[in-house]
Amino acid sequence: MNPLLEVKDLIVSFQENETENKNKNKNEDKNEDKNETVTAVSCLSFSIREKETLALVGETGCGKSVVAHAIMRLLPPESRVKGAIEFRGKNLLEMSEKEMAKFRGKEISIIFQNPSLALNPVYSIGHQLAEPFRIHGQEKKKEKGNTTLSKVSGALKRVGFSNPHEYMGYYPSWCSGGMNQRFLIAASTMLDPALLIADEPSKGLDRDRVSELENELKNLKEKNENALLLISHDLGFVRRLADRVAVMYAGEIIEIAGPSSLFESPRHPYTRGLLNSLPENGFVPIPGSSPPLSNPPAGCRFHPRCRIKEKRCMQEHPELKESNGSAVRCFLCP
Ligand SMILES: Nc1ncnc2c1ncn2[C@@H]1O[C@H](COP(=O)(O)OP(=O)(O)OP(=O)(O)O)[C@@H](O)[C@H]1O
Ligand code: NI
Repeated sequence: MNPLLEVKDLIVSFQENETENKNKNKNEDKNEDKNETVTAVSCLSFSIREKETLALVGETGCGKSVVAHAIMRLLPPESRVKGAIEFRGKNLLEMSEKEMAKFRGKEISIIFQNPSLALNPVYSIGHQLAEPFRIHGQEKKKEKGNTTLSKVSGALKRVGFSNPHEYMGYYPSWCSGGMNQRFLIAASTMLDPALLIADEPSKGLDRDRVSELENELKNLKEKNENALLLISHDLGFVRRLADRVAVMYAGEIIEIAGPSSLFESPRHPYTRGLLNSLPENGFVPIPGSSPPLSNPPAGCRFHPRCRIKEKRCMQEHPELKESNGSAVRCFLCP
């Protein structure tokens, strides 16, 4: 079966300007280059099948949100993007802004990290939930109002609001973070996109809300049969929801595997380190920190923190090697 989304050799870099650099390096090396290129994502390739949930995990700053924003074509103008992002065989990176606007929300949709920033405080929930219909002009004139209303109310019911008409008149500031999160999920899934991207959907929610969210995402998947790109720090959440997990380190994928093999028998030393740093595994942190993306180390990017490294790891850059549906970027992994 052809993949729904195929990311091929994606490279995203940012040119950091002089003033930003000066501020950043104020207390550091003053002689550093004035213009730095930060390569947030390096030669990244992965695919998502129809209806599949692929999770993207890795430490903060490894490039997860940049990947999500590249797929949505929402990166800032100072970014440079290379490679291809094919959705049903069509390269999103080659589409005009007008064509892309037709895709957003309808074919591919995103739930942003921060619900209070993603919702507009001056419009009611009902108005904002009807937005996708207005943008995509899906309403036939005759049936306009009513159909939209019933679709909005259906979407609210789906995310657990039993009396949706009441909530349509609410404003975001009247609601809790958890409620706003559910409104956003309803808005993002209103047009039944084939691919839903959820960037840290559980961030900032308490434990009850996280399990509610987990159920909602599960339900959505079952009902709508959409594919999901799930970005999360919450590995428990990932383990329960994902069909496959891709682990990123310093802008690269270093391991891809099914959740049971990844969590039970991780292969890459970084994946093992990530799992050992979980509270239930004894909170053992990985020594050191991620390398600067403006100047990553030669050889394997993880070698400065790796306990099993050999000479070769410091000199050669390992490829992501695939076998039996999983893949690992390491010379020494089993
Ligand atoms: N507009 C930008 N200009 C310059 N650098 C950027 C820009 N956006 C992202 N970056 C850099 O790209 C790198 C990856 O950022 P990204 O937000 O994708 O990380 P992340 O994996 O999503 O982290 P987190 O888990 O904290 O959300 C970071 O080093 C960040 O500084
Ligand atoms: Ni992020």
